[in-house]
Amino acid sequence: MRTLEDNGLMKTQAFIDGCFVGSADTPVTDPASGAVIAHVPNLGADAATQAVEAASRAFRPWAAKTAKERSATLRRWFELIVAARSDLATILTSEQGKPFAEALGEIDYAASYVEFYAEEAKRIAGEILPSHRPDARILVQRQPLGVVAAITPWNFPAAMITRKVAPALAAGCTVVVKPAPETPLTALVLAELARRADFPAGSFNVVTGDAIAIGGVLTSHPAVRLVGFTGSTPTGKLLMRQAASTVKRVALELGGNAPFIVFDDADIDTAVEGAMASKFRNSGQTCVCTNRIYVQSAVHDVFVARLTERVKQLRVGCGFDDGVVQGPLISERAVAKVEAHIADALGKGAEIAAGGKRHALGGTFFEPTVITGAAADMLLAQDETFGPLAPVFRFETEAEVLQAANATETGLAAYFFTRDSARVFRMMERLEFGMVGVNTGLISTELAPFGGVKESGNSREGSHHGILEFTELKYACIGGIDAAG
Ligand SMILES: NC(=O)c1ccc[n+]([C@@H]2O[C@H](COP(=O)([O-])OP(=O)(O)OC[C@H]3O[C@@H](n4cnc5c(N)ncnc54)[C@H](O)[C@@H]3O)[C@@H](O)[C@H]2O)c1
Ligand SMILES: O=C[C@H](O)CS(=O)(=O)O
Repeated sequence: MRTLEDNGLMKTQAFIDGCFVGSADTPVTDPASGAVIAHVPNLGADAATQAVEAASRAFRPWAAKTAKERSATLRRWFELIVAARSDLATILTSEQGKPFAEALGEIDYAASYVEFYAEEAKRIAGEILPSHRPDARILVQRQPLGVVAAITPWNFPAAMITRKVAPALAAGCTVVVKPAPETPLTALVLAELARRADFPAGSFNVVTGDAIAIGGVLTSHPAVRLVGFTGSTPTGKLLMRQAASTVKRVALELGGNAPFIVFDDADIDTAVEGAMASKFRNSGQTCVCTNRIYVQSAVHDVFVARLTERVKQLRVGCGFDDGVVQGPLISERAVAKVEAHIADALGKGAEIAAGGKRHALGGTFFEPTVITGAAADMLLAQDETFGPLAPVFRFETEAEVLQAANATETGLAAYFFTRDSARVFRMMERLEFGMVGVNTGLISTELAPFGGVKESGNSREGSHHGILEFTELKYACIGGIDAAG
């Protein structure tokens, strides 16, 4: 790994009850080279239980602090993350593979949630409602849930943690994080920076190791009141079932299959740039990546020509190399899925316009790919590719494309490009997705409620909505008020 400015940030032990513990015995590899860059502990149920119990002990004192005290601690964490931006991005690119510039952008994005919720901590309000009796008053208070479990994916190893942990801590909850086995180092840096920010021991814990054993504890321990999960839909369904035994709240951010629709009145260059941003960010490994590109017939050929020209300019390589904008895929399994989607599409009549095969660099590098002649019966239409594959479908009418766009079990993000203001509202309201990008391919911000519908999940992260997930309403009926005075 490249040298760090602060070597103290490279942590290779789990973080439980304010201490780094465990013997580092499980390799962490650089997806660009396959080289082992570090080892972390392969912990299981016992460690997870210790972490939950530490979080449980820390909960009442942490919740008893004033909102301003919690806010100040989060603010220190934000400032420490910003100060460590370059080292955090170096570690992130080393274990996840994304281009360094994208990693810097992710650190900024991750930090923005900590900054935002440091302020939102002070804006969790209650209510006094009109009473049903003259001698009584109705008070409604928002209280923190308690211990929160967070299980997070490898594709955004910093932002997917702070997007859950920051609002949870701001609300007064304490947290146990199980990061993805592919990217534990970034999670451990965030833990070290939380320690430096003086979060109380036990308030923020990171347990690395056996996902099934750790997840089994996090979804069943009675002290855990919410399981926050970001990852694939199948895993989300499994965790939801496991959490049912103790009636835990489950906040799910799951898979996507985003349609990207270009109407014939769209600005084509804007649409092409929107497709590039939405499709190829993180080499196509984001939950809101365009998965299906629908282009209205009259502009289909000009759009395909311009998109193909831009895709062929994308430089593939190691994330630390200057000019590289496409890093490696996370694993051989990820490459195999892209290859399977391409092979299936070609077998059903699609054609390659750009790329289409593993990159000459070898390993898990893949050529950014455009295919035309895509159709609804292809795997790439029905399942999330999660790689640098841009399939183009042709369509004739608005009604036809709306039906095609909505014909999936998932409903996370959708995009469309038009300059017809009436169509903007028709499509925005009729698309069955949690988020819609209109004339833009980039929608993610801490200021907005991020999340999906249908099998893309049931929660929102970001905005004020994102902190309410970690609170519970307490209703108090205050009687005995003598109206006579
Ligand atoms: N909606 C969102 O905000 C969002 C964000 C990022 C990724 N995703 C989705 O995540 C998927 C890619 O991420 P992934 O491949 O890491 O997903 P994944 O479901 O395989 O893994 C996600 C996390 O769950 C853990 N996990 C897996 N099986 C588990 C089990 N049985 N018990 C406990 N934990 C378990 C993993 O170790 C990892 O930490 C894609 O579908 C993508 O769309 C969604
Ligand atoms: O992969 C899922 C992330 O939520 C992507 S984003 O950076 O929030 O758009």
